Amino acid sequence: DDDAIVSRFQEYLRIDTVQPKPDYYRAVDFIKSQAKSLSLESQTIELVEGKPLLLLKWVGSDPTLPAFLLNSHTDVVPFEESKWTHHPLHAHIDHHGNIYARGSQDMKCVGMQYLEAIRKLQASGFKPIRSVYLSFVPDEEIGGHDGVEKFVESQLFKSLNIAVVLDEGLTSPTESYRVFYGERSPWWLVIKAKGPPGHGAKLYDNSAMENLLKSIESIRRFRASQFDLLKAGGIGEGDVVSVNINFLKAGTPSPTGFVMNLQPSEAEAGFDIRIPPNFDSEALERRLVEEWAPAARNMSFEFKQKFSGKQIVTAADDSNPWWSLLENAVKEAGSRTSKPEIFPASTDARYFREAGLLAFGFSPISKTPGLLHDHNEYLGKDEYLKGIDVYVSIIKAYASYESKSGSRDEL
Ligand code: MET
Ligand SMILES: [Zn+2]
Ligand SMILES: [Zn+2]
Repeated sequence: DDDAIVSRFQEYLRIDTVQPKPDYYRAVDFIKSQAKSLSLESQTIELVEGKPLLLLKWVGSDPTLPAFLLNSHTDVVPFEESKWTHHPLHAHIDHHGNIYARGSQDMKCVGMQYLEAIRKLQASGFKPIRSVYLSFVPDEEIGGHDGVEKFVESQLFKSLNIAVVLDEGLTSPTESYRVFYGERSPWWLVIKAKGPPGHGAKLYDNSAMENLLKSIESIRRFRASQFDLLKAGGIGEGDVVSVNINFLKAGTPSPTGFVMNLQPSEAEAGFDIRIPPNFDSEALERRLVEEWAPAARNMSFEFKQKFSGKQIVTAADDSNPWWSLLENAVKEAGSRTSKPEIFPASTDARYFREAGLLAFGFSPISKTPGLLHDHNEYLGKDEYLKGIDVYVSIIKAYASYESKSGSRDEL
């Protein structure tokens, strides 16, 4: 019943899988126990020590058909506990039925909804024709390098014969669900400036701070130009480049703060940049070298993350049977999808797409503000339960689809 379903979700949310020290083994043990109660095949794959990836399988009756994969990551981003109204690991339900927890939207909800949908399908006597895989993967929030990036390269993955993947999406403030057919590439960029130190009262050129600020001004002009395109309307947030300064570091620390009369010899800034699939990222990189971090101005740069794989998008129209099946399945569950979009952030789906699979980003969360990575992330329990029924409909449609075609090469 619904209470038990919600309790299981809360139990998963209470497992501390917060980066940078996620307790992956507890999460895997918990999901494994769920899988056992559903008689799913299960294997734990440890491609990197300490980073288990759990792979489950609901075996279909026709092993010659390509399978589909329901992916979710088990890790969550950190939080500022004092800024939350309820502790982010307590999964408290308030009197509106909202469940507050880190991961309630991103994306422990989806992982558990897959399993609950399978539970319902089994209870109804449904038997899949096509096999259903579920992966519970580590490290998505820190780039997926020891998670899906290595998983898709493994022989095991290649042997699974998967045609299409469902991965995370975003909440929708309206009635209709958002669906994503591609995503922006992440660049986590640090630029550093050096310059001669000097008396705080002296005016001179080429100080580290002045050098860094020149770059920041130029980057901010570019940011504004992209933001203007978005504000002009007609396009989505994933269709322009986003640039945000997320840290600034400079100055000489003192016991009371920072030394005020000393111009620092080093200064740096960190940017989270996201680049849409159709954008000329090589031109942007030239701009970085020439304008944003020119060696001539004593500047250097370093990428903390950079996806340099091919930016592939999945067809989201009638040419792709998986798209039509998804759209119709959501309709049959009594809901709607809005126009497919480019995911503005980044997900593990980029690795699946690069490996030649089709992939959609989808989290069945409507009428809810987007609080991924934010304070007071929550999900209403009715919305969570409704999402399970949406997955019942989707899994049923995908697992019953009998055509042998439907891989990307055939589209
Ligand atoms: C840079 S890897 C992506 C991590 C996370 N999903 C984000 O979009 O920020
Ligand atoms: Zn996520
Ligand atoms: Zn996230």
